[in-house]
Amino acid sequence: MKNITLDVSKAVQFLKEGTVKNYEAKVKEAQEALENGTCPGNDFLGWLHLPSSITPEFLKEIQDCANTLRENCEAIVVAGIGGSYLGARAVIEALSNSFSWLIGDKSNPTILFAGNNIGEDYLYELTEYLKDKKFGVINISKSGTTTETALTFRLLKKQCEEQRGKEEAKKVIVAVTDATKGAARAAADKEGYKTFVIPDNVGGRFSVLTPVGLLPIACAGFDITKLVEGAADMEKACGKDVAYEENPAAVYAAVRNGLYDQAGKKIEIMVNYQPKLHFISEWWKQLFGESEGKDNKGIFPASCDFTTDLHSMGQWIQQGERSIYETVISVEEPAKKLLFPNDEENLDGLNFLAGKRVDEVNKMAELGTRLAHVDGGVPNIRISVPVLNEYYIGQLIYFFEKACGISGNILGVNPFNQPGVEAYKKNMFALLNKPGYEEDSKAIKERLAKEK
Ligand SMILES: O=P(O)(O)OC[C@H]1O[C@](O)(CO)[C@@H](O)[C@@H]1O
Repeated sequence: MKNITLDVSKAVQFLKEGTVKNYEAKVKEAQEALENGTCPGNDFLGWLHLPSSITPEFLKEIQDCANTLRENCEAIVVAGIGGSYLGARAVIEALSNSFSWLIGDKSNPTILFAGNNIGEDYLYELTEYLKDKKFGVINISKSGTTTETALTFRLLKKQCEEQRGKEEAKKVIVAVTDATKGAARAAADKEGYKTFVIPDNVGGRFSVLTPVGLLPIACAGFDITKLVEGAADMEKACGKDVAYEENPAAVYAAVRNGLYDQAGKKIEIMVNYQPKLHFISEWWKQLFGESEGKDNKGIFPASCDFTTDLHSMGQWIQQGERSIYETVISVEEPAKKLLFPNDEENLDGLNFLAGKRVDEVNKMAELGTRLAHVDGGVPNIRISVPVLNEYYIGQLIYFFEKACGISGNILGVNPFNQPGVEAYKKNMFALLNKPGYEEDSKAIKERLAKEK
């Protein structure tokens, strides 16, 4: 079986000679700190050997639960935000037919995502859509207290119970949450829902290979055994016994830190040439953004879908401020085959493409863009994925997680906390007069009055 591969040749040319080699000691130190559990945030290292520790029995328990939901639901709403949502959506969208919601494939339930915003129209339209549907809910929240998710779950629980009756609703509501704490746990225990525990030592953005991601992915009809197998193989390929320059996570971590430190590259743009990968970038943005963006440091993780965004962001990337580099996820072989037809009239002048696969054009767009952007001063890292399937997506997930752990340690931050996220929550609760926030409410109102 092949592995995903990393090509940094078009990035290291922007670095001083020998930079990757010079990072070896730092990378090894970071990797050892992870492996020995001596790094900052070492109580959140449960993801490190997670893939190889998942048992077939555990996967069966998840699959059995998914089967119950699949048998009893036309639609399944995955309620969660951030790490409790992005991984599942990333994998499901990468593997699904791009038009699945229009095809009306009755063999799989429609998977919907909510609890990731507070848009009134969104929630209204969702509840309207679900009115005549047999639907279930997977309520995912590690803390069990996240407002967006809790608010949505309250709405959906009520609607599900009204539509199916309380007893039937219990069969199709599942909670993935903390073992003991939080509102999601309290509701599950009181109502007797099936639950899965998010391990204490796995942070939200590293949790896609726990039931947080595995249950929704199995509900969508994808093979979670293969996903975990791919991740476990990548765990080996990025293991501590692998030579530094053979370890893709180590090299990626070294190159991105080199670009940041030496070349002033403060922004990494994750690029794909397959629209199905859009949410892989969204997942990756949280992984690296929440892990590294602290202590006034950290590469800003951005993303583009090419060639689409070449027609909107291409100008900036080619000639704007030279603070960016690109990391491209390139899928070697599409799952389907489509040839350009010949056209006798050739009004569009495209007969030179007749008989070629669409992907051949896409690959030339990719190569042409790579050359142009490198010429324009944009370093290019390339990750090749043989095909888009569960196995290789599993590899990709673990590769990024391991690289993130190493990279954050090289940067000198705690990659496993996210204290900065609390600031908006504190203000929101104060503004909404949440009990317990009386002092903050008073202070924020005084401040706003002064600013008027
Ligand atoms: O799973 P929870 O606790 O609802 O958190 C969801 C997301 O919110 C954050 O805690 C930020 O507020 C993320 O780190 C996390 O992935």
